[in-house]
Amino acid sequence: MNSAIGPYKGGRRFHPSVNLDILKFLAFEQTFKNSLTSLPMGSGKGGADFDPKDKSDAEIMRFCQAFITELYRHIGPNLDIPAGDIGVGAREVGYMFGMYKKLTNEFTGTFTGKGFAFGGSRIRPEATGYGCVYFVEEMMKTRHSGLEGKKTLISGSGNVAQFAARKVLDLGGKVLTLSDSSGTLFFPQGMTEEDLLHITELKNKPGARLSEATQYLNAEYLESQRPWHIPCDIALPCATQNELDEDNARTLIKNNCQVVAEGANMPCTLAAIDIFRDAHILFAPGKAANAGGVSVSGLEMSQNSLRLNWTSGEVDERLHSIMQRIHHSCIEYGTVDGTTGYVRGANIAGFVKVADAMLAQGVV
Ligand SMILES: NC(=O)C1=CN([C@@H]2O[C@H](COP(=O)(O)OP(=O)(O)OC[C@H]3O[C@@H](n4cnc5c(N)ncnc54)[C@H](OP(=O)(O)O)[C@@H]3O)[C@@H](O)[C@H]2O)C=CC1
Ligand SMILES: O=C(O)CCC(=O)C(=O)O
Repeated sequence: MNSAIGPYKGGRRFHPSVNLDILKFLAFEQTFKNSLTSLPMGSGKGGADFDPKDKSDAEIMRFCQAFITELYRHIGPNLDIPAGDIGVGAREVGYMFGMYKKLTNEFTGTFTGKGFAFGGSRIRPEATGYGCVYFVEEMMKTRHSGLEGKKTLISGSGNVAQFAARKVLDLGGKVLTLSDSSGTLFFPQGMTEEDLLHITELKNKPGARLSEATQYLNAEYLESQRPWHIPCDIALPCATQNELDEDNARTLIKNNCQVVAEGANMPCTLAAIDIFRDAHILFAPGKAANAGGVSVSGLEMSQNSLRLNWTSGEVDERLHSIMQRIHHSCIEYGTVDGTTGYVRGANIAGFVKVADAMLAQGVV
């Protein structure tokens, strides 16, 4: 499938001849913790030092409108495409899209992550979390295993974490934790469907804390702690950058964790990644494991261009096969002497695809 977008971050512009279903070529990570960030497709992350946590809906709307009043000149359906990220979901994208439409008098696919009523794609909210777990499923297959009964630690409780948890439960795994910037909720017996519903309802209220959930959930709240000391089979850091360091990596290995996949962008420090590599843990970097989000954003643009809406089933099927193909590329490029390094595979596959397209187009 040819997409109308460049699939890498850290480049500059729209690149029509590069396929969507490749690995994200992640050159850098968002730099503003606790800020509004958004990622233009085929480009870099942008952000603002505006903390939405203590702001009213009207203040957030006015901020988004002011932001777009300046940014609108530099974005467009064939230029750079902003999307959601930390602190930016359908609400913020809706406000930015509305202002963009007012200023340009155009209804185009300039933003992704839009509401379903005005051009958003089914499964875009789910895509990053689901995609990450589809990737993990493929990793487990290389060890002749699956997610059934596997104890899984998930950090974060936002968009990526919630849908990663949903998919792990669907595939029969046990979700032991979710977390936020104040602490971790630990479900010793594994979270139930009902627990997840309660948490989703709670965390989707602006400013809510996971600590508020302990009264009605069968969980322990671990104040100011991250999840990584809890014994598990699979670890999915899905919150923010640098949330899993070398000590956490050593603890995971000591506790026999087999698979680590980054749902967030760059959540594991470089030192932690080296430790996973030396211990032959299956470790998937975000540029591969969390590429489901940007991929379905690409599918959203395709639907906008076609003036079509695909069903949830159709988008999910495409997402699933994109994640399988990304996994396949990692194996193809990352296997040396029978051992697969997903970091190596993801880097080489992403680089080769972008380099080939650039070379084919000549030095201009
Ligand atoms: N949304 C998407 O489609 C994609 C997201 N990503 C990446 O995934 C990660 C999560 O994004 P997303 O779920 O969309 O964001 P959300 O804003 O929906 O959720 C972020 C979560 O991370 C927690 N968090 C934030 N800062 C910290 C911290 N310092 N320590 C511990 N937890 C923290 C938040 O807790 P609290 O409520 O306390 O703030 C919240 O639970 C980011 O790295 C993002 O770049 C990658 C690909 C696509
Ligand atoms: O939907 C998108 O284009 C961006 C997703 C995202 O935040 C990311 O890939 O880091």
